[in-house]
Amino acid sequence: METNQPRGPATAPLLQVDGVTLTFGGVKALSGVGFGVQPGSITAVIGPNGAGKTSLFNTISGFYRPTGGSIRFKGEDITRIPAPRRARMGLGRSFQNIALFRGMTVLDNIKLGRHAHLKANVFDALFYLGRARREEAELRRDIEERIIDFLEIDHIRHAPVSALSYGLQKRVEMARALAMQPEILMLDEPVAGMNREETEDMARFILDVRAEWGVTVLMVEHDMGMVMDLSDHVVVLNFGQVIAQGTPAVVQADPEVNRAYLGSGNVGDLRRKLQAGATSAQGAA
Ligand SMILES: Nc1ncnc2c1ncn2[C@@H]1O[C@H](COP(=O)(O)OP(=O)(O)OP(=O)(O)O)[C@@H](O)[C@H]1O
Repeated sequence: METNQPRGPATAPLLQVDGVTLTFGGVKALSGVGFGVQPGSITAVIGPNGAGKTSLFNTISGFYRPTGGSIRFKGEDITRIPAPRRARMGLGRSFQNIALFRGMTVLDNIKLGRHAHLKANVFDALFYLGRARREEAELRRDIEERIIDFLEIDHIRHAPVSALSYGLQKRVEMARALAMQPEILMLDEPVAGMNREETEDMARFILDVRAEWGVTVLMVEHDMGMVMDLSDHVVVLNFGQVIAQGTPAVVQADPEVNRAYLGSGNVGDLRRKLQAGATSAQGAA
């Protein structure tokens, strides 16, 4: 597996988050969060439960409006731009809890992603499915030959999503996000609930998406082994603040990161995973 590729000199970030704050009533979910996502990188956001990872993802993709700070994408301030327009600009995402239309086939779910790119959002796209059908011929080649082949889901293209294993559903969600032709693919816990084999498959797809499609990846993930293996840059959140960021090696050596996980109550598991990540990173070096 190709890992932690050396990068050239720093270029302008594709995505820049600056001083982002988000409050829900009295709860400060995010507080002065700042980091950049370099083009072509794999960047991971990690942190204990309740650290603010999902809130950050929702703020970047436009589902939440921050109370303060700014988000720039391709140099443009998108802080006040609605979610569907952000998607059309090239911010494609998947969700922590699978958000596929379970009664529809794999192919129709992917088409909705493509349609969302062309029109408005996935829900509008559902409404206009009739029109989407007329665009089918034009879209079919792109969808079938690139995304379905790439994600190795040819054999299930006509299967209803509800009949698929969890791992395959996550893969279909990734296919739908890819159908939006994103410049940044935002993956919310892409391997949550997967077994080892499914996790390794997904890790390979993530690396291939970057290598073959030139897509930049921003992910939230709890699987530390995978995060440390794949990422160029890791951002660590705790209580809504960035407590550390840098390469996997830098983050793993940070005492505050270890303290944050110590306080999470998951320490045994996370320690083991951090060590596993360090071991496999060394093995890959
Ligand atoms: N819609 C909401 N209304 C009120 N509080 C919220 C809302 N969403 C998140 N929060 C609070 O904001 C904080 C950050 O939550 P968030 O879900 O972003 O964390 P997380 O890091 O994604 O957690 P997990 O790893 O468990 O998914 C928590 O204190 C949470 O209770």
